[in-house]
Amino acid sequence: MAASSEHEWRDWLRALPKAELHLHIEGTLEPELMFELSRRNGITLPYADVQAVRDAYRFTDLQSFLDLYYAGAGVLVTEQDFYDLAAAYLRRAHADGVVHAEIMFDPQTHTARGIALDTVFAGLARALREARDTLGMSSCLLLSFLRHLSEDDAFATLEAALPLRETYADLWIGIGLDSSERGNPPEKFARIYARCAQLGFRLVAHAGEEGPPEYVRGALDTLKVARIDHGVRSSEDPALLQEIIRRQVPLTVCPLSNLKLGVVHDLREHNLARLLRAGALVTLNSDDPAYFGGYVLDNYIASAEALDLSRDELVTLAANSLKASFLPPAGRHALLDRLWAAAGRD
Ligand SMILES: Nc1ncnc2[nH]cnc12
Ligand SMILES: [Zn+2]
Repeated sequence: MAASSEHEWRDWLRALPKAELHLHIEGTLEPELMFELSRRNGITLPYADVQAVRDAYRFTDLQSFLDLYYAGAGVLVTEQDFYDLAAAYLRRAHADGVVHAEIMFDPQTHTARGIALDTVFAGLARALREARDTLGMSSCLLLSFLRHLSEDDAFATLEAALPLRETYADLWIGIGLDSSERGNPPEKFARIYARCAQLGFRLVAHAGEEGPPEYVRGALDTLKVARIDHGVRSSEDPALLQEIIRRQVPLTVCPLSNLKLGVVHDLREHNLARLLRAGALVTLNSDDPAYFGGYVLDNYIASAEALDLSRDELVTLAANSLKASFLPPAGRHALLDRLWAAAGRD
């Protein structure tokens, strides 16, 4: 592709209004901010400089990443830290054409270090509300439980968070399940998902990233989630995949994450194009962009290049992200209209 048309193509892709639905705010901690916060909070990092942090980001699997990700989050202490983290992400996502973001956060990572839950909520909420007012960008929060911990720990976290629900009612709309997937099946969290459903929360869960298709089945049937985070291993079970397509269960796929964590060894082998072409409601997301070397637009571009996605398919991916969001119907339709206009389809 000639340089100017390459530019034109990227600008076109950037201008498509899109939603980001699979994003861990702790995974947006860039090494520069990690160092700034470590200085601010008097925390010593086991790295000499920013480059040494980046050099450490050579992961072999999910757990090798999670070990660094939880250690990195240790520099987040004050309300201002959580604000700075989220504000930086929202600015960056806005520049990629993200008009709506559904952001996961891991409270147990912070409360285990003695950080008050309200410190986390307050800092994130200030950034999200500011992005709404200054960037015109909507966003919301999904409180994610850590699946390597017990269901009782998740219940204790929920109980501690519920008194804050009213204060953050405009933002905290749902719950998720993340961390080490293998050996921690969805069924371990059946009771807390039932409770959260009763409470009116939207439900999502990671499944079928490293774990088998049975975990996707468990997330759908036992946890009754509305979306599957990742879900790429669903294709190993044809009946499951047919159901996902028939019911249009959204899959929040994260191609660069899958590459960095060895879920796929080459993006050209990623099944997202096959899933999309088979009729699955695939969306593209960045997961933990500071660790995986790319924000949402990078994920679109890398996937398009590796898998020869057409412009129509890229528009479908952006449309899927809006359709799969938890936005109220009127807001979703308004953004879809903006997308059709940007794509020249109005
Ligand atoms: N990709 C991922 N899978 C599971 N847990 C996570 N926490 C942050 N990123 C994650
Ligand atoms: Zn994730």
